Amino acid sequence: MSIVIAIDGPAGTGKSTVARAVAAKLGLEYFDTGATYRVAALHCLREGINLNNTDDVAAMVSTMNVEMRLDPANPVVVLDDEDVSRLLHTDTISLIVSDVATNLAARAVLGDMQRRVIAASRKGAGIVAEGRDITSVIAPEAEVRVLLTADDEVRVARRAGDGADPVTVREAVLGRDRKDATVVEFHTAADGVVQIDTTDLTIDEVVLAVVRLAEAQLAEEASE
Ligand SMILES: Nc1ncnc2c1ncn2[C@@H]1O[C@H](COP(=O)(O)OP(=O)(O)OP(=O)(O)O)[C@@H](O)[C@H]1O
Ligand SMILES: Nc1ccn([C@H]2C[C@H](O)[C@@H](COP(=O)(O)O)O2)c(=O)n1
Repeated sequence: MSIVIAIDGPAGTGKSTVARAVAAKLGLEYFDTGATYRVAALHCLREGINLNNTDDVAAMVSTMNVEMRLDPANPVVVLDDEDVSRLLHTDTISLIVSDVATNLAARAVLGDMQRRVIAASRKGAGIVAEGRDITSVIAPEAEVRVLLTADDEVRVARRAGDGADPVTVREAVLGRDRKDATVVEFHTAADGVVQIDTTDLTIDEVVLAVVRLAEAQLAEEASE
């Protein structure tokens, strides 16, 4: 019996933090689908591709050589045999990644990759996959589907707490959301998706809420 837990939400709602912790607690793989967009942006940058040229970006994305390692204790993104995980959350990548995420041809390529990763996890215990369109487009069949939300200012403050420049942070959170929301809905829960407003919750409280949803689902399946 495997389980897929899909978690979506705007930037800074805690998706990565919560998804990793839930995966570790339940012995599942962890899949940061945002990292597929980030590594695609890095690859295009390195190859000198103009991110406004949608055809060139899509072609570059469809031939890039990426491996996602899904251990929640140590998730790694490998590009052409190089561990690039630490390069994916720089301001440079955060400020350009939406150019890839709003490229519909690139989304189709990366979406196929994401579906393959999630399908492969079904051979094992399962996976926690987080992003923007996992509950609605990539894995609408997931056993547990959650939308995390939080007030805008709280999300900006969380990111500023990581030590970055305030203007850049605001753009990398709210500005990026505005661009990303032109191609995918991640502010409103689709039918059957459980919304958790994390504004006044601790990380542990959010993790517990998702673990409870998963345990309820596993118990229901076991009793069938
Ligand atoms: N419930 C919470 N309370 C306080 N801080 C939180 C909470 N959830 C997450 N954080 C903190 O907010 C910051 C952003 O969290 P995280 O990276 O998990 O968000 P995200 O939704 O994955 O963002 P992005 O989509 O930009 O990758 C981190 O510093 C994290 O520790
Ligand atoms: N399923 C997804 C995952 C991510 N994105 C976009 C949105 C972000 O701008 C970018 C990086 O995501 P993050 O690492 O900040 O979660 O990728 C998307 O459109 N769909």
